[in-house]
Amino acid sequence: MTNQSKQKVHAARKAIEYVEDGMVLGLGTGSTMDVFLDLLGERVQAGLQIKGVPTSVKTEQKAKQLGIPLTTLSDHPKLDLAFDGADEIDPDFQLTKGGGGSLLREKMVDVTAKQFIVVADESKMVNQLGAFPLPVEVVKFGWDSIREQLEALGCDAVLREVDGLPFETDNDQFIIDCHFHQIENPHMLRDQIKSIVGVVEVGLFLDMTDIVLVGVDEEVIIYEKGV
Ligand SMILES: O=C(CO)[C@H](O)[C@H](O)COP(=O)(O)O
Repeated sequence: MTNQSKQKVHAARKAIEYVEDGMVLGLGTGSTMDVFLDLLGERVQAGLQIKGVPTSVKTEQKAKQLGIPLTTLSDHPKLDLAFDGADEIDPDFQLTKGGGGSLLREKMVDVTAKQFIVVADESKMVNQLGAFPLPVEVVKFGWDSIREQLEALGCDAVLREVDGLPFETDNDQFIIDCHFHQIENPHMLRDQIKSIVGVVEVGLFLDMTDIVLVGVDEEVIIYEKGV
């Protein structure tokens, strides 16, 4: 197991400690969340009573395989906790997400939680957002015109592809990855991107995070908002 994988396991173990009987949880997407789901599945098999709202089809399928009971945002519009990974975390807890392409459902779920807990390995901590290409989910219609409007904001904007074909999200839309390299003002950029007609969501998760659990070698560093 790589050092990064070990850090993900340590952080996911710590995250499980926040879960209590009766809670309704947002279940994030990605390799860190896969570890978390495995641990949560073990706790459910041992009798823990929780329900989860998945942030992607992949997470939904894995949760079902593990016997984790699922529910929907319609039935539970306010979640107790949401757990999710991140691609970048800055010192103000601002995030970029969407490396796995699930940013729309992730944001919809994560924003409804009383507490949003980010679970990550050390590599995700950055001084400034932007080295990781910023994912933007867009409608298919006129995507190239949207890409050009994104480039006018000062990035190289690239349609995400898998095996030479456009990547399609769980919502049957495209992702454009925006290479800004440095994001000076995340709030302004979010607003500029969201004002482009045809943009569905942007992977800047701002002012949402309450707790960050970072796996660092054999320990986990806990960062809490306002502490
Ligand atoms: O935003 C995401 C998926 O859309 C993931 O949370 C993010 O890409 C981190 O993934 P990993 O835990 O595999 O590093």
